[in-house]
Amino acid sequence: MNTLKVALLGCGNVGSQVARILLDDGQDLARRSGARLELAGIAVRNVDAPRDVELPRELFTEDAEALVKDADVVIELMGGMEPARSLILRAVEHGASVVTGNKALLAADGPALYEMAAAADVELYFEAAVAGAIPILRPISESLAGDRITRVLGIVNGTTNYILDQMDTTGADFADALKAAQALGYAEADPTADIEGLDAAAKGTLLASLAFHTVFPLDAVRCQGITSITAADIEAARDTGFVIKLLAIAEKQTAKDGTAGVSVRVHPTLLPRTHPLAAVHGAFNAVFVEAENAGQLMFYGQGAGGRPTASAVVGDVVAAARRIVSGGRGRTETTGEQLQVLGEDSILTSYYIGLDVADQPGVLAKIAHVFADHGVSIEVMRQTMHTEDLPGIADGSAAAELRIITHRGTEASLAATVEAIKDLDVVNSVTSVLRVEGV
Ligand SMILES: NC(=O)c1ccc[n+]([C@@H]2O[C@H](COP(=O)([O-])OP(=O)(O)OC[C@H]3O[C@@H](n4cnc5c(N)ncnc54)[C@H](O)[C@@H]3O)[C@@H](O)[C@H]2O)c1
Ligand SMILES: N[C@@H](CCO)C(=O)O
Ligand code: NA
Repeated sequence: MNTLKVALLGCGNVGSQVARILLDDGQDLARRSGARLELAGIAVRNVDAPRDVELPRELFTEDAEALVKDADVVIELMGGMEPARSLILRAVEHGASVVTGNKALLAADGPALYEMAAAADVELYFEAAVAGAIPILRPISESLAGDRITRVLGIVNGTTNYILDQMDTTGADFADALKAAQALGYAEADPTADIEGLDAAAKGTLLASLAFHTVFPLDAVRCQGITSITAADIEAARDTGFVIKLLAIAEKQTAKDGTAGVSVRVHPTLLPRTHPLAAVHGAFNAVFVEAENAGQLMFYGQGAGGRPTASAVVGDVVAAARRIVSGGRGRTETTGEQLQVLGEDSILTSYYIGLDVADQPGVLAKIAHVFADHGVSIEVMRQTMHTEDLPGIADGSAAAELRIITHRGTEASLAATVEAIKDLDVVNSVTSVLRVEGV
C-alpha cells in the first residue's frame, strides 16, 4: 500500500481535531483511501504553545513552506488570506491536492485558485467551508449535477444562529451569547465576520457558484448582519408567531427571453415558527435546495465546531487520496455560465415593518396610501395601543404600534416604501424592518 504525506497547516479548533482523527483512525482511513495517510507535520506559529488536544510534539514545525514542499495532500486550516493563499498555491505548484475550510479566501479568490489547481491537474476540496460537517457542496456539485438548481436557502452560520436562538429561548443578551459561541469554538478568529453576515455571505457566494455553475462575486452579495437585532425585535417576532434567523438566499431567475441571472443575499429573516428552518437551534445549520426535478431537499447538521468540521475535512482528505491512488481526475468546478448579477429591481421578498405612529384619525389611511403609491400590497396589519406616552410625540397624545407584513414585492419598491413612510408626519419612528420568508 502507498503512503501519502499529509501536511496540516494550522492547529486551532479544527486543525487539532483533524490531526487527532488522522492519528487515531489511521487504519480505517487507509482502508477507505487505498493509501496510508501519514501526517507528516503540523505547521504552527509557535511549537511550544499550549494546546487543548494532546499531539506528538515532534510533528510541530514553524516552517510551513518546507512542510508543503514534500506533501501529497495539504490541509489548510489557518484561515485568513495570507499566508494561506500563498501556501495553497505553493502546494498546487508542487503537485499536491489541497483541502481547506477557508471560505473567506475561496469566496474572495476561488475562481483563480480552481483554475490554478486545474492547470496543475490537482484537486481543491472545501466541503468544510460551507455548513461545517454537513455534506452540501459534494451533493450540489456531484449528486445534483444532472438537475437544475433554482434556489438555495439556508442557515449557514452557526455563531449567529446560536446567538439568535439563545436570545429567543433564554432571553440571553447579545454580548453574552456571542461570548459563549466564541468559547465553544464556533466563531471566526474575528467574530465580526460572523455577526455582520460576512461569513454567511462568503458561504452564499460558494453555494451560488456551485449551484448555478457561475462565478458570483462576493461584493455583489447584499449583506446585513444581526448586530441591529434587539430583544424587542425578538419579542415582536415571537408575539406574531415568527422567529428571526440569519439566512443566506441564493436564487436563479430566468426571464421570459431565456436570460438568467443570480442574486445572493444575507439578512436576518422572519420565519413562521412552523417553518422547518425555525426548528434549527443552537449552532446547527440547515440548507434547503430547490431543483427543477429533485424538488425540495434539506440538509441539516452541525455547521461549526472543531470536531464536526474536522469530519468534513478528513472526508475531503480521503477523497483526495482516492483520486491520487486511482490517478483519475476528480470533481471539476464548472463556473462557465457567466450569469448576470440581479439587482434590487429583480429580488422578490416581503417585509415586516414595525412603526410607532400617532393614534389619531386618518393615520392608517395615510400609511396605506404610501403602500398603494409604491405598488406594494399589505398582507397583515396589526395595531397595539401604547399604555404610556412615547417621548417625541408632541403634546403627549396617544401613540400606537403598527406591525405590517407586506405581500412579496421587489426589494427596490419595498425599500422605497419604507423611506416614504419615514417622511409621514403621523409616523413617529420606523422601529424595525425585517424581511419575511416562508409565508
Ligand atoms: N471553527 C469552525 O467551526 C469552522 C468551521 C468551518 C470552517 N472553519 C474554517 O477553518 C479554518 C480554521 O478555523 P479554526 O476555527 O480552526 O480557527 P482557529 O483560529 O482556531 O485556528 C487557526 C490556527 O491557525 C494558526 N495560524 C494562523 N496563521 C498561521 C501561520 N501563518 N502559521 C502557522 N499557523 C497559523 C493560528 O495560530 C490558529 O492556531 C478557518 O478558515 C475557518 O474559517 C472553521
Ligand atoms: N464561524 C463559522 C464557522 C463555520 O463555518 C460559524 O459560526 O458558522
Ligand atoms: Na459542509
